[in-house]
Amino acid sequence: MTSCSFSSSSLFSFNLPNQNSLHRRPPTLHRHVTLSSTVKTTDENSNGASSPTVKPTRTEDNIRDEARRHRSTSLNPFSARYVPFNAPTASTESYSLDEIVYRSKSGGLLDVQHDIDALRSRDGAYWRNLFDSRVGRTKWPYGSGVWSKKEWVLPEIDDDDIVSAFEGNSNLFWAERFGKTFLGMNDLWVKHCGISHTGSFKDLGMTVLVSQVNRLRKMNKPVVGVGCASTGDTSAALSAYCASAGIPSIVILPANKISMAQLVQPIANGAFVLSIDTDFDGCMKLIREITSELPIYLANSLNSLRLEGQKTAAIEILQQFNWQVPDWVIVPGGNLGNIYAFYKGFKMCQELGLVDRIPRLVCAQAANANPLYLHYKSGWKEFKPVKANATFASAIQIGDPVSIDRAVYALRNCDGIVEEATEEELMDAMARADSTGMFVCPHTGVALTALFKLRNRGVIAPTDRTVVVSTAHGLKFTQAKIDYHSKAIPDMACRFSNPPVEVKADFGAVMDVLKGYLGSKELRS
Ligand SMILES: Cc1ncc(COP(=O)(O)O)c(C=O)c1O
Ligand SMILES: N[C@@H](CCOP(=O)(O)O)C(=O)O
Repeated sequence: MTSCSFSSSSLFSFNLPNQNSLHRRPPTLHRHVTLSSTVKTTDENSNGASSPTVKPTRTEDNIRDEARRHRSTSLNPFSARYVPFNAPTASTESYSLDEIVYRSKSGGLLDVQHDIDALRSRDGAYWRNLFDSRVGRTKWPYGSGVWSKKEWVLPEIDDDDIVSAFEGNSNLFWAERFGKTFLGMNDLWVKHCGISHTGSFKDLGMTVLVSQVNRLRKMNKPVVGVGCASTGDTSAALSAYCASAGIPSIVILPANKISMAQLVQPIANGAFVLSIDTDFDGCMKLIREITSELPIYLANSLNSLRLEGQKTAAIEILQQFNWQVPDWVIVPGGNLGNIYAFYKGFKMCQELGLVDRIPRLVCAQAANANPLYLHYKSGWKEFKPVKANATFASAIQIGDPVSIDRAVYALRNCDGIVEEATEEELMDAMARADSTGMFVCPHTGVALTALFKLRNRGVIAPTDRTVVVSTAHGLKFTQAKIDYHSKAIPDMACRFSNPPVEVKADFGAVMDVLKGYLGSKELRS
């Protein structure tokens, strides 16, 4: 299977660095020189308003210093706080984002609630123009796809506290050949969230969470480190952002259940890595207990801060379509934070007048780890966690998702659908996508399988504008691809495998093989 083969003993034989020896970011990182002569231009203050400024003849500030110099002195009208998720309107329970709180008084989930009236004081056109004006710049912190929407994410954080790798602004790829060849579709797109700093969509949420931790530590709040349970991608993102800010990170991984590429990421980034003989759900239970006992901040998506960053991928999709709304967005689901994040991003754009409707969402699960699918099929009757079995889509091998309530809310409010993919279906879908020039992860294979099924049933029409969210980079899952293409998977036909042909180092032998290939049916079709 895709699982890593680092045994626990070899894992622990790594000499993990002393957390105190982590280096802080050099103050002049991103140094750049502005050579413009006295050009009159428009510049933004931190509230997003445009004001004319005169650029100095030459500065040697780094982009952080430059942002500091341009800092607005006017009052920031925007704010956000934690409230119980889906609380009755009469509820008065709320918490400052500077508090360390993950659950409501009743033990339910929290949500970040923005002062929607303040945001509404600007119209949809204002927000569209503001967000569009920030794309493709290096201006701190707006060069990030997440922080280019700062007013909707963490409006009150000081730009100086932000820890960012200029994540987001990921490619929305027109899957022309895949759509036409396999699905008869002409308007199929893949949002490549895995083409990112640590290779998955988790960067979008982690920049927000680690930035807030950075702020809390500067406020002397009791946070000695940040911890997560992970199937690989969350730990990779957490450890990278923490390392960049000099904050200790602690990651809890299910032993032998994540890919080697994912495992090496937190190790390389200096995290304190615990490999535990359990599954992800077991790790999640442990980290919740640990973070309630020790001053370690919880970085999983149970923490609603993460979703504020992840929702920007939805806003980006609208922006990339010039603020036109696709018909369908298909998202692979595991712990189920992301499906809600997409819903929230689309819904905010509708509520604030950037668009007039939202797409229908599809959440796609591996059949081996399908608690949401079973819940959907039962007509949303009582939810039952499952024991998740091994799947090539190893990052979604989750049986007891923490964001189940968020996911159900999102899907019910957008006329959403849940689909599932068997191991063979998801691997075939991944291989077919790759054969058209992509290099997707098995989780994207799950989402593509959902698309195949919904097209075959006529639910998604050939002309529907459809976006499949690709959640991680295929390079993190090369072992799964190797197993498939070498037909090394028991009980799987691997119909689209393309194994290398072994030939002697002999001109005649190579020519024979090449002539056979050039005359083959596949090449002529
Ligand atoms: C690559 C990948 N795809 C999809 C998911 C599912 O996202 P979520 O847990 O938010 O449902 C995860 C993590 O769970 C992931 O790492
Ligand atoms: N796939 C995730 C699982 C944990 O999800 P999270 O969004 O709650 O952190 C991972 O990569 O660890």
